[in-house]
Amino acid sequence: MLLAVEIGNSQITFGIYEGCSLSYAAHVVTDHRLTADQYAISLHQILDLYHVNRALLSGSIICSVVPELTAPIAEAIHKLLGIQPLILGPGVRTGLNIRIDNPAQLGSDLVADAVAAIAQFPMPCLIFDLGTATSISVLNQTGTLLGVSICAGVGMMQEGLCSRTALLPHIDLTMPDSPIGRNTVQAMQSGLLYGAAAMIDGMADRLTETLGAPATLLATGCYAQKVLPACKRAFLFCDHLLLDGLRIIYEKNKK
Ligand SMILES: Nc1ncnc2c1ncn2[C@@H]1O[C@H](COP(=O)(O)OP(=O)(O)O)[C@@H](O)[C@H]1O
Ligand SMILES: CC(C)(COP(=O)(O)O)[C@@H](O)C(=O)NCCC(=O)O
Ligand SMILES: [K+]
Repeated sequence: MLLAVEIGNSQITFGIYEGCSLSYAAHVVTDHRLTADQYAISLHQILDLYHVNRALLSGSIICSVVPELTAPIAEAIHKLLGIQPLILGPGVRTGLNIRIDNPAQLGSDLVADAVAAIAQFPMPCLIFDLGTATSISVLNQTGTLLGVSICAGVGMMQEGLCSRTALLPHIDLTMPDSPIGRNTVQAMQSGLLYGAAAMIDGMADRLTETLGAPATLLATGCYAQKVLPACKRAFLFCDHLLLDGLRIIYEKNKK
């Protein structure tokens, strides 16, 4: 069994793979203050919660976009499981051709997303990752990563609206009946959800136009399911694209 770990800016996801299939994915909040011991306790509790036999875990891979947490979480895994996790970064075999100014700068979450997309879907492909940030990765016909577009995530916009205004409240992020809000809550829901949907529809148009070919449209990340119902284009929702990419990369690097 494999432990695949995604350290995102908001959440850390622990995924357990048995062969090619994901058995569990558990989430904890990303907290820069926590120590290796505290993350070891969280992981210990998660493995207990899902009745995972620790002795059967034979490998681990980490993808992190929060550099200060990479070492503490690697240490937590080592303490608990006696496994030295593979850390996705420059030098790790991914098979991905990256054609950007400085490939080492590319977020390793985007590398894992791209590797999974290439293994599972026809190219060219656009990957919309709606997490803390909304990132869009562009893969051409041969699966080369040509570049990325990054903008504020849905949660960031929601926090921004709330914290930078006097009258806008905290709201539940659910789809309003209509994009024309008839009260403050509906107006914010419209702006956040129809707004994000229009952005990703519009970017899908512009990026496929720039590519010069129709592309597979994939969506992942925790806001994808909230936004996709308001989209006009058909996106394929891939819940665990990033974890699948980690599993594939781990296999490629196994001695
Ligand atoms: N089920 C959920 N419903 C609504 N928001 C969520 C849910 N799960 C996570 N979030 C929020 O989504 C944001 C990003 O989550 P995630 O996709 O894990 O991105 P990241 O990889 O950047 O951590 C965070 O603000 C988190 O609090
Ligand atoms: C764009 C991101 C902030 C997305 O992070 P996330 O929303 O998954 O937490 C992350 O991929 C990142 O920090 N990338 C580094 C810059 C780059 O990819 O060019
Ligand atoms: K993202």
